[in-house]
Amino acid sequence: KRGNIYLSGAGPSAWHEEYPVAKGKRQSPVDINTNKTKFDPKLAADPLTIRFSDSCCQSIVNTGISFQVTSNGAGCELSGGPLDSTYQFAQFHAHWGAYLKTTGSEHTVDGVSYPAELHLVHWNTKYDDFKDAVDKPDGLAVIAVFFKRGKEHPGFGKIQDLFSKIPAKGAKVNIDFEFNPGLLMPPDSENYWTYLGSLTTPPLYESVTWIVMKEPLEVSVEQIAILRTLLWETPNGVSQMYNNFRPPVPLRDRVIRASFG
Ligand SMILES: NS(=O)(=O)c1cc(F)cc(F)c1
Ligand SMILES: [Zn+2]
Repeated sequence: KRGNIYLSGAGPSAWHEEYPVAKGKRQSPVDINTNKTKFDPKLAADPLTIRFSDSCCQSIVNTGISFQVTSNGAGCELSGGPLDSTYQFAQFHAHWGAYLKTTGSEHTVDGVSYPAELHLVHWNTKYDDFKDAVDKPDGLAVIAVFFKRGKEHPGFGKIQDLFSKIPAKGAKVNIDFEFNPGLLMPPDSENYWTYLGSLTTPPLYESVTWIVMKEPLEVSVEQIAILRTLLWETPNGVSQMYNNFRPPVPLRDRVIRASFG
């Protein structure tokens, strides 16, 4: 019961008991109210530079709360837009909902959820490594990509083909084929929202510059279902992994900026 942060106790609403920062001033995720976002011409003037390489994904692991494709970051860097420094790619994972439910994403847009949300995690190279960066106010930059049901995404399918090899928490396999995470960017990755927030799972460090892509990525309904074939520990034993998302928290005294008008 204890192992599963979403299902032990009251779940996300109880995280503040062990992690008081859960009620902090720059927590994530949030609802993106498009009537209150503010276009920032500076973001358009200094476009985000997202660089990935074919050789940057080493392995995939079952973290017990998601899958995680881990990278040594070689040739995978993020800069520009809201960022004052170069950030290096570390890993990507996702959050998703339950069968026949409309919830699943962490961020919402005008109160609407997507069935799943991908996170591509980068750390600020002004710090020595990810571990040093993870709890600094400018330590991380995470690109969030919404998944929506539509045509199949063969690229993501190649990652999902590995799920059967990582059936339990801690299971890990090498990725021995080329996979460029750039495949997971939506066709138009110019339009995004950005705000200062946090990790969306404990320890909830307020260290993330969020870059939320406006355009979702299409994957098939079967691919959304395959996410739930990953397994995790629950109070009633090992079962399918789903609803591994934190619902939106108050925006407090923040403005979400848009890179588009
Ligand atoms: N879900 S998230 O992207 O905010 C995230 C990223 C990370 F590197 C560690 C975490 F615990 C959580
Ligand atoms: Zn995440």
